[in-house]
Amino acid sequence: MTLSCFDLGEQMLSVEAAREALLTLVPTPLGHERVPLSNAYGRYLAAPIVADIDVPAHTNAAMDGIALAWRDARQTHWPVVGTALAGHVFAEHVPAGSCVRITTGAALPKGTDTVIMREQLTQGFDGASVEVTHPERVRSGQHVRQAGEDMARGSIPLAAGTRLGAAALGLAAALGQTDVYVYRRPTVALFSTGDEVTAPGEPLLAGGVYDANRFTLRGLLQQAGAEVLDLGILPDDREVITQALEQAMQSDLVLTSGGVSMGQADVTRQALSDLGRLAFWRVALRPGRPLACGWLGKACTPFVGLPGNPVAVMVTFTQFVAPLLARFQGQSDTSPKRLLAVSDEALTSRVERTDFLRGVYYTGPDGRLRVRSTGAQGSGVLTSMLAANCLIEIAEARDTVRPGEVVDIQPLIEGL
Ligand SMILES: Nc1nc2c(c(=O)[nH]1)N[C@H]1C(S)=C(S)[C@@H](COP(=O)(O)OP(=O)(O)OC[C@H]3O[C@@H](n4cnc5c(N)ncnc54)[C@H](O)[C@@H]3O)O[C@H]1N2
Ligand code: MOO
Repeated sequence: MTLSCFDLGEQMLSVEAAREALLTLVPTPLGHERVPLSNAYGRYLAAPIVADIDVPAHTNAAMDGIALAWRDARQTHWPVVGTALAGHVFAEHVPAGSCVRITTGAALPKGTDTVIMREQLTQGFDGASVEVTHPERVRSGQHVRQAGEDMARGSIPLAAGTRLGAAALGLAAALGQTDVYVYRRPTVALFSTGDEVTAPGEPLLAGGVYDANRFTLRGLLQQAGAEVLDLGILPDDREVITQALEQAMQSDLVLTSGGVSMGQADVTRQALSDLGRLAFWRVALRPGRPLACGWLGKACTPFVGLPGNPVAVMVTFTQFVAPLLARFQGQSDTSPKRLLAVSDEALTSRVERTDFLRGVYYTGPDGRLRVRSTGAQGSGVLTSMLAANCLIEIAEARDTVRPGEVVDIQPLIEGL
């Protein structure tokens, strides 16, 4: 049985338990909508796409040359009875032992079954017959693309839930689709909290810090297919926060950073509790131990409060928020994708805590994946995220990784 947010009290949670409990905040995917294929990049299919034609639609030539009606493997001279061009069907039947000139993509005329490239013909291509240089090398049926060999009519090349990347868009277009059913994009209300947090462009307050988190989160949210409602920076003021939350909870998810650790959270905590139900957790991970979760308003809008430290924000987003956004968009497998890599160096952690170090993975001289850390790992050191192409995940059961030992990595999306 999966526990909900509120069954977990003050205990220290494992990353996996926290991830599972958070997913209960999104019991079903969002509704779906029909969008033009030209606007569908990055969206998730809400219904499968069934092939109602064969692709290719016609058996056709894969090379420019001749298409012949195969008779005898030893035949060297082939009479030419016409020309088949792409987009122009050659309607006549080609008698056995003769051929037509053909271009790549042209439908194979009736009677023909084999294509020979123009480069392998010795005599004038435009004459009444052609000569094949090496007839013994010709295989019956070569250089022919069969109707339906890519997608057969009636098959389901794109299942519901597929992300429409470049290949999937091309595939839907190849089937003649103009519109697709996709899950609605989740709208996410976002704000930073803290009296010290200053908007870029404003003079930096004494003891202040510029608001990095709203910008890392905007990027991460866009990457995950969400639409962002940016509510700016909220001071530690119960009334202001309550007002903002009333607006925020019209969204599909409310996401904040800061103000969730001991003693920090009082104002936010009260405002949140006024409007919904919240749990404050300690999760056994570094960075990102404190986390708030729950729901707001009559619609039970999910709420996730990430810790304030900029690296903790990014790490906890990838572990806990990205799965929610994937679930909203119809994904059933929302767990982070992992690879194994050999560590170049000694890495330390603590038993009963999952550490996420920022790492760089690459292919070593022996062809195996290797990984090294990006250096200083403080949870405020945002440059460590910039340098990284993966998170190194040191599982709860381990306290060290020795040089040469294998460790889990979670590749980060390029440009994160
Ligand atoms: N007694 C305890 N103290 C702390 C604990 C704890 O368990 N017990 N946890 C520590 C950990 S771990 C973290 S992470 C932080 C999280 O605290 P909060 O979520 O309350 O975050 P803040 O205190 O508001 O901020 C932490 C840190 O991050 C800076 N910050 C905040 N917002 C932004 C922003 N938008 N852009 C850039 N930087 C931001 C803030 O100035 C602080 O330096 O608590 C520890 N303490
Ligand atoms: O989340 Mo905190 O960043 O572990 O220091």
